[in-house]
Amino acid sequence: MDSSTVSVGEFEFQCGETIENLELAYETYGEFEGDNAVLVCHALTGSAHVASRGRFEEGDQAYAWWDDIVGPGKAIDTTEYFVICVNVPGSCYGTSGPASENPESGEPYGPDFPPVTVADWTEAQRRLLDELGVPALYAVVGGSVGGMNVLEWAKRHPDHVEKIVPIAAAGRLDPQCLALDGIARRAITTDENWQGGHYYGGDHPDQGLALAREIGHVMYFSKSSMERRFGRRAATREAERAFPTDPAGRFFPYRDVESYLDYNASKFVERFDANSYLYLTRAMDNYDLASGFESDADALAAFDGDALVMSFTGDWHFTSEQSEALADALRGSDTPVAHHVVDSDYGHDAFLVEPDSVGPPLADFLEVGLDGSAISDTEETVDDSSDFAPVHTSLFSR
Ligand SMILES: CC(=O)SCCNC(=O)CCNC(=O)[C@H](O)C(C)(C)COP(=O)(O)OP(=O)(O)OC[C@H]1O[C@@H](n2cnc3c(N)ncnc32)[C@H](O)[C@@H]1OP(=O)(O)O
Ligand SMILES: N[C@@H](CCO)C(=O)O
Repeated sequence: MDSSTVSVGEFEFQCGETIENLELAYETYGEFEGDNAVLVCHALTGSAHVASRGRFEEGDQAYAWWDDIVGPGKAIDTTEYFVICVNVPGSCYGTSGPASENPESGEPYGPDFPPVTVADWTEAQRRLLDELGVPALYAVVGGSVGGMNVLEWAKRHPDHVEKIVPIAAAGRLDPQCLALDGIARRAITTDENWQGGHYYGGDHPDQGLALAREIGHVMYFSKSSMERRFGRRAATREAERAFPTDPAGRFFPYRDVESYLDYNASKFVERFDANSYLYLTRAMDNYDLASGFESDADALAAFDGDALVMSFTGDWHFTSEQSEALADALRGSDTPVAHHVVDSDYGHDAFLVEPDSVGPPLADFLEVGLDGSAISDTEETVDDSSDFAPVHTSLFSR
């Protein structure tokens, strides 16, 4: 495994602004053999440490965030593939972003960092591949906004990728999630410590960022998984309460679900930068696959590889219906595609915590393509009346 940071020089963002030197933090696993490069795109708060502990202490959610999927003999087998993961511009795990030093001032960029888009992430990844001497990719794989990153590769560099795997993703975010992301950003920018984004060196807007994360974290569960995990139970542990309580609140229980959200939010603010949360949620919210084209199908028309689209029945952040629309767009552009729906009530983060669901179809697709026995396709099972016929993981034993 190689974990490093490379300077790729001047970089012009899609917004037209430029920085004089883009730093990219990346990790690679395995050996490059000319046609076996697999780019893994991280999600909203991920890092380049897809399968390594990196510099993080035990328990940091951004280290080894997919080590059940990436590794020797695993679905993305690092003895077969040359796996690359890059922290995206605008993030805070080593790649240039708002918390990085602005060479002109010697201070952190803060809100002076150029607005970033998913297209910028894709172009930055292309620049890194050039630095690594990787002309083209065998596959691009990613979940959530990382799946949007995958789609942007098929759109912008159709000749540089053979297989795409957008997981728990969509061509664009729906209005309900746009609304919740907007509320999350307001939580940060109304925090008394936000200082217009120039908070570095002083108190950080931790409460605002914690609130923003709590909103996001609810989006990563389903109703049934929260019912199962928390119910209406009073908290069994006094998590570190990140927020003051109103006096009348003493009369009512502090609930398990509040304790869970408060605890994980308090951990999150230790690892993540508030400005980056603003930048990356805006990149996700702004993303529209069809932008510049008549339709998603048109945007994907130049891609002539194969596609495995994966979704989870309990995911309401990026729904199976949205993935079916994506699969339809790929079918409409004559792309060989399968939409594999997983029966899971976990919710959006299922792609992170259910390797037995994600691994088998992904491994098959990379190894043998769409004929893989672990791959199902709604095209073969959905009819006019029924919902999606999800595939039960019990069918797969590897
Ligand atoms: C693709 C990417 O880029 S991923 C980027 C990084 N990943 C993420 O941010 C994903 C966001 N979600 C998470 O981080 C989650 O922790 C996941 C999805 C990784 C796992 O979630 P869960 O299934 O809830 O994991 P788990 O059951 O371990 O609970 C998480 C923590 O909450 C604690 N916890 C659980 N219930 C409660 C509760 N009622 N009160 C207080 N704390 C609680 C657990 O003890 C655990 O603490 P720890 O992290 O110190 O061990
Ligand atoms: N929960 C993951 C996926 C969010 O879309 C993250 O925080 O990156």
